[in-house]
Amino acid sequence: MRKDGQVSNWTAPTATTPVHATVTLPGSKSITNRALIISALAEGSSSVTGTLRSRDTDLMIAALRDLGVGIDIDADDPTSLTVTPAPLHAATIDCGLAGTVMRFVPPLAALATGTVAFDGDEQARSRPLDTILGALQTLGAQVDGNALPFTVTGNGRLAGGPVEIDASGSSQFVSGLMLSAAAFDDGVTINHVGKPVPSMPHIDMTVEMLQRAGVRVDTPADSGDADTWRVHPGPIRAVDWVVEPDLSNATPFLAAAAVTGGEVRVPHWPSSTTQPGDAIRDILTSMGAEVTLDDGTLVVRGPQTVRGIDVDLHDVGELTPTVAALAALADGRSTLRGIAHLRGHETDRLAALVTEINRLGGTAVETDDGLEITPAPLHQGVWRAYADHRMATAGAILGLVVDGVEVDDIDTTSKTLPGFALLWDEMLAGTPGRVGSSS
Ligand SMILES: O=C(O)C1=C[C@@H](OP(=O)(O)O)[C@@H](O)[C@H](O)C1
Ligand SMILES: C=C(OP(=O)(O)O)C(=O)O
Repeated sequence: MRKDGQVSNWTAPTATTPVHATVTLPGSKSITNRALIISALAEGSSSVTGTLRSRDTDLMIAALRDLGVGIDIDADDPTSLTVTPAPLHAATIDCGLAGTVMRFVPPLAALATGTVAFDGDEQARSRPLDTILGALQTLGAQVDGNALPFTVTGNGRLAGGPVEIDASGSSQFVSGLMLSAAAFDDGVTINHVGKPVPSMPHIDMTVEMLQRAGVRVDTPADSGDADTWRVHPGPIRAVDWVVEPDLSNATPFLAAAAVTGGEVRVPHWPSSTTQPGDAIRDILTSMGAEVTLDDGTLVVRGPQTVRGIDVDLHDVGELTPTVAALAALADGRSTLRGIAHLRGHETDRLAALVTEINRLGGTAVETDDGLEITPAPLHQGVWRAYADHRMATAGAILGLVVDGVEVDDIDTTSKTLPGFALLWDEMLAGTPGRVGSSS
């Protein structure tokens, strides 16, 4: 964004030689925003280190502060936070375009005394929320509205209990209810009814983090019922959270190695994780890259030409823009399945990817639940980001090998990765890139 508020196109740099770089990524959005919510309800102060500082996480920090939670930011290290719980009160919350803010904060707000008003970006007003807002009403909250803007009015406590929802539109409905449920009088028992819930690793992340904070959670594996999660009421322990690097944000950089036949290394790759970004290892291997994890560093070496892929991305939908960009540069047809719910992401990602790939001369077709992409020679043109950080980075990947790709709003990457353009330039220059911190 320019100083006068106008957005100017960013000419994606082309790679004149294979990319060789080490790229260190800042913390995970999903882990950061979960750690913040859980810490806000804990028995004492928690620390969060390696925090992602970006639009989505700064909106979460602002929301919690406005509700009364104390959040101190280390003056020497803005990624180190101390979160101190306090009684929650009336507030006005800006959700921006962040799914984690619009779905994780309302259940917490139901525990406040007073009215909490939520709004967000124009584009956020069409993201699905009725499932979680309806569930909160069932659990005893007073909610006015079923999409942004809406209000939640509470008296300092919430009954909780059993609730039936259709979470096929977003795993965040399940995660959002679970994150605050230990503080509800009766906890929560969520029974999902409908098509399969997407992004299950993100629900596993919620469960694992709650359990680390001493919360008793029964998962479908515990109960033998595939679609039921139970969070028992009880105290939430303060935890010293250390946030892993954001593996989904690593994927465009790893894709750069794949499409240029180069080598990209990402240090601090966790040996075990609930982050869906870890799935990029198998995806890139299937597309012909050589992928190794050596001593905590992920190394991707690109093939001569990327292979087309037939893949179900239901569990890892947020990787779709990266995989679609790779597919548009592959040597054969690709089918991406299981991602109908992406129509409710930052933008309708299926429509956006089809429109933008085809505008550059590609052949992408939307199916009921995904995309079919048949390689075709691509040419210069404007790639529109639709305020979607991952659309912007997909354009950057294509621009590595297609001359004259201009991304209309590269700064939208600040949703989860401020400084993306600089880090991308550093990657191309082969200098060890570092934005934020995740060491
Ligand atoms: O809980 C989370 O942190 C997220 C869950 C997923 O949402 P959906 O289940 O709506 O895809 C994912 O796409 C999003 O980027 C982050
Ligand atoms: C879907 C995404 O974000 P959100 O948390 O806003 O849903 C994403 O980051 O790909």
